[in-house]
Amino acid sequence: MINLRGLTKRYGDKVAVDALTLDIAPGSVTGFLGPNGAGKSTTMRMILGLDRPTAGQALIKGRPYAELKHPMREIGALLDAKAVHPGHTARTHLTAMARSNGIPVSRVDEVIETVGLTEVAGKRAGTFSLGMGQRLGIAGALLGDPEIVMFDEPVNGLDPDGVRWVRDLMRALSAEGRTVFVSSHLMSEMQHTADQLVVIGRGKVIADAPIAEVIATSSVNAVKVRTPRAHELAQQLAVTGARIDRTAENELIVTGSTIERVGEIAHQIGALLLELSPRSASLEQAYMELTAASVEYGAPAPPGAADRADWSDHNGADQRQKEQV
Ligand SMILES: Nc1ncnc2c1ncn2[C@@H]1O[C@H](COP(=O)(O)OP(=O)(O)OP(=O)(O)O)[C@@H](O)[C@H]1O
Repeated sequence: MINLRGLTKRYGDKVAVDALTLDIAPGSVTGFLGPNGAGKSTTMRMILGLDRPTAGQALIKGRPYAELKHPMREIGALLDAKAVHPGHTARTHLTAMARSNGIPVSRVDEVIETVGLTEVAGKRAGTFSLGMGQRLGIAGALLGDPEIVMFDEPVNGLDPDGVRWVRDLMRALSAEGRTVFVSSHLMSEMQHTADQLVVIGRGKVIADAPIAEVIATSSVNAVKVRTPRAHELAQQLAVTGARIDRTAENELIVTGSTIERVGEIAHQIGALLLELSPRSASLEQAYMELTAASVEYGAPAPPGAADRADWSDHNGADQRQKEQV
């Protein structure tokens, strides 16, 4: 468990982290999202005692990092995969870490195997690819067999196999009851990996909820309806202020309404319903809406971007060409 209590960091006039109060629970993967400069890395650095909070506290199992007797056995972190001396081999690097933290050296080969670096354990880290470097960083985080792991952008620069491996590892660690706290820019990746999401913008919490709840807040959640009387139903729905896309002869996608309301209006006009189903927005859409006001360095959205829906329907059907009613 990680608890943040009014955690604040100021750099001069700039408030990088603004009174964050959060509980990051064990047994789940918590995704930490936010635009560039939102304060994610600064928050993680304060949790690890690398930055001193201006106000508030970051607690690991009830204590600040500096008060932990064996910090690496409580919390393991990957913040910067390049923070390894290039002359060290994977094995000598991890052995030095184990020795200076009172961790049995026998753990070194175990974690090397866990992260799939056994064949290159004797090679110098300076010769490692980005992906191998990330794996070595993760091995370091796991060395103390900690209950809490924290990764800052762990899939940065990884190929699809590497991305999948990190995802499976995080899922496995949380299934063992550990606390997994991970920052990422990749919404689609978080949609597959995280159970819980914390979204911050300009240092403040914008959302802190299960992933399904965050997606449900999106205004672009829609209703799909198939009926032979699609044209007539569309006209009736338009009167109620709903927005309708006619995606096929018999098919409508309705936003700005509810599934109950669409069903009720179909009933009123006596339309036979062949399908009435919810279509959720993607996490990416929900995220873009949530953070629109807190993007520091964004370019203006292209015209019509807000209307373009990245629909994920319940049959996994591909997005189809939409024909405006
Ligand atoms: N040492 C520092 N001195 C001054 N300002 C800083 C310092 N470190 C961070 N900041 C500022 O604090 C804010 C938060 O930065 P931080 O790196 O925590 O954001 P982030 O969410 O991790 O961003 P990114 O996704 O780009 O890594 C930014 O505006 C940044 O410029």
